[in-house]
Amino acid sequence: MADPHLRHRIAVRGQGGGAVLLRTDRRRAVNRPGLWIGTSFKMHKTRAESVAYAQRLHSALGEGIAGVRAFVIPSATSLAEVSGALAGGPVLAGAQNAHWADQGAWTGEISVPQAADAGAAIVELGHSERREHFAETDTAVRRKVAACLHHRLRPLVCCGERAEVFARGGSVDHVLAQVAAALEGVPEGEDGLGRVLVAYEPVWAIGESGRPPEPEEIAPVLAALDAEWGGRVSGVLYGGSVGPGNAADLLRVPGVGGLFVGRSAWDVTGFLEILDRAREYAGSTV
Ligand SMILES: O=C(CO)COP(=O)(O)O
Repeated sequence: MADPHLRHRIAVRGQGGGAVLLRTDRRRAVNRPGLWIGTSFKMHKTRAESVAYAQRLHSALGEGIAGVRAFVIPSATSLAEVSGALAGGPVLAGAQNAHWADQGAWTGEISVPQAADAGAAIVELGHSERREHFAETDTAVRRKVAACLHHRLRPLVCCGERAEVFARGGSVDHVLAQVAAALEGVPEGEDGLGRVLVAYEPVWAIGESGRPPEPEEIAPVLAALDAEWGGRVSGVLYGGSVGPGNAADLLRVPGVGGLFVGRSAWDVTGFLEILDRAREYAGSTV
């Protein structure tokens, strides 16, 4: 959660006479209270499997890990039971999508109030799989962000460029445009941008057909996201082929405030290993 005491904003008079905001000490400012480390199950796991995972995670983490905030995003069918199994512990539950309308004739969708009712604290939005296969647009993501904030849930806005954009050197512009569109009109502060998570997930790095990135390949986008949003949102995460072996290196990329993991975290042992890498990293940077 964004800490207003760490966010030093100084209003000064601009040369044109208008007030401008200078953000100082914004690097890691709001990320410092904790690294966000989470997983989405995508369309995997039965209810029984999801609950067993949540129970193991809940008991393994006890009171939690200093410097780390963990979350699990199961399928909608398992959300209520997973959030029940995680209740009272340090791990948050989330939904993989939610509609912008509170209710209505939207067959097949779930609303933000329904996700909240099922125990979601986070709603993932704009994942590249939803953009590609379900025609989720920047406009839809923006409306969903507004709905999440209205209901005081935390939107996790995914962004990322396809391989051809990366190959022609267009990653930074593409990702900044996606995030600017998603967050257009969101006010600064605790109930606005301070509640938002951004996950940079280059499409070429995601899933079985993706490849793990070299830290220097993702560094320019993360630096740009950090410069534009780092001190204003709750965290900027990296996702795409994260595993126990590369988690520490990816956390060291400047601007990274957490990790969003798929395959490597679907076995709870893998997620615990990644959380351990995050614990070590958080401990080394205190
Ligand atoms: O899409 C992702 C998380 O949402 C990342 O998936 P992988 O970690 O399996 O590449």
